[in-house]
Amino acid sequence: MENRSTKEFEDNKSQSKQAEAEIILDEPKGALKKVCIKKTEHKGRGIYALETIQRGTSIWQELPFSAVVDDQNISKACSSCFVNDKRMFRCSKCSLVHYCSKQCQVDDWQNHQEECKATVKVQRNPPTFIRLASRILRKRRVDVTLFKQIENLESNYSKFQQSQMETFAQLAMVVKECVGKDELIPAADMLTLFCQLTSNGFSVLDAEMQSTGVGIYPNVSLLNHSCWPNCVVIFEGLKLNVRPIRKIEIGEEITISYTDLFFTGEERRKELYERYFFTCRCELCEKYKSVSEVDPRSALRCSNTSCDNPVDQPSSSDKDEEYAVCCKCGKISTFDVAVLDDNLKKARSLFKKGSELSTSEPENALTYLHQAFLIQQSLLYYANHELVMTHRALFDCSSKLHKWDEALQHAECLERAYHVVYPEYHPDTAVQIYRVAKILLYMNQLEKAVTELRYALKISEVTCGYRHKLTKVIETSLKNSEAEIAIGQSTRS
Ligand SMILES: C[S@@+](CC[C@H](N)C(=O)[O-])C[C@H]1O[C@@H](n2cnc3c(N)ncnc32)[C@H](O)[C@@H]1O
Repeated sequence: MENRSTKEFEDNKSQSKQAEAEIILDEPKGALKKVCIKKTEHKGRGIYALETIQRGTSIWQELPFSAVVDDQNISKACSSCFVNDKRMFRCSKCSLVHYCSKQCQVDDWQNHQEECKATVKVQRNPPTFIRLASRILRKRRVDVTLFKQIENLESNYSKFQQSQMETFAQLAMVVKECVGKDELIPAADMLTLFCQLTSNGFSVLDAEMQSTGVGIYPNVSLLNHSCWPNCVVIFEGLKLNVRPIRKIEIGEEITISYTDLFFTGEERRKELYERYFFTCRCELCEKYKSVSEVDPRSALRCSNTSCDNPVDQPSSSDKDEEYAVCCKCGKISTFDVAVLDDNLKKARSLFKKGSELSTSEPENALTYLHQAFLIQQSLLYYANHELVMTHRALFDCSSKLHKWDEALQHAECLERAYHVVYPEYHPDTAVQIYRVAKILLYMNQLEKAVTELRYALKISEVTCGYRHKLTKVIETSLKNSEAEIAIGQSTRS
């Protein structure tokens, strides 16, 4: 079998030789700004600005071709409108899907009718991917012309590994049980459909940017990836909205991120290559190729305890000892490579144990996570991805146990990390600041909470817009807190 990393390297070499032939194609459907589709050798089709676009606007909105609530949220979110903050009732026939109202159930019946029969017939709950593919096939039977939108999606068919194709073939057998005979397509087309869903599926996010499901949005699917994107994707129910997070110049490519921006360069490259089959050459990836730039996501902390600077993680070498010079305080940090490696491994194993217990035994989880945290905190820069994951897990567990002091400590550390790693305006940052504010409110620290809420609101208005649920929730919380402060002041005087 071909060696992946060699292939990746060869791909890179040949890509760098290729001239980026640009072919201008059509205008994309449904865009609200002047943009066009262009095709380049390296990225295929992509979307480019034909006018200057300011942040805080909307570039594109699209409803899904098909979308399903994912397995983790199937009993918590409505299978029709995707809300997840109301009481749900389940479909009495299949007991699988849930709805927030009778109206939503009626609206979804056209989609769910066959799915319902199939679920009862096969007597097991079809997983997310199967439900999505089945819904797409049912829609195809009703309108073959509309299905052209799916056929036009990038499939990367020839790039999938044999083992993945075998998994798709098994999934295709399950789909066969879930759809009618007249909805089936030839086996090869079924495999192509699975490849297309893998390369083009969007996570549908709730108001706090947590995934509730997966959807196919054929027009917006033309957006390519950057690890330093100029746009974000947010959702109002099922409606996808592309919004710029900074000014976009004429001719600039419009990009979104397909991956977690806290991931280290290595983690991002691995995910992007394994799922989307390309090597990213965005400005963030290029920036950290230079030896003088330290990536905060993978950095160690300077060994001068009063200095807060990141220093480079020593690359694996034959030497027993490595050193890094801090560019802020000038201190030379010396690392025993084997000891460092051992400690980080130990922390990873403690983190794993803690994460596994976090739902069933949060108190025990907290003990393991603390131990991981103590090791990592002494070695890693605060925006290092491993430390960020531990902060997240500690925040979740301590919130669950109502240990607000501790939850606040981790939420504040995470907020700091967002400011270092994320673009200035990003909905995830607004959510994180809002989390800090909520804990401050539980702790009755109203003034501090108001400062955080104002900051979260400023970011949310730009990244999500005034009508988005996140903006509304923050706004309401801010108004209530300000009113509470005013009442407190008037009763004191
Ligand atoms: C959702 S599609 C995006 C649209 C796609 N370029 C097309 O022509 O349909 C995802 C695929 O686009 C390509 N792609 C996206 N971002 C890229 C990037 N930054 N560099 C190279 N290829 C990219 C990869 O082939 C990836 O699997």
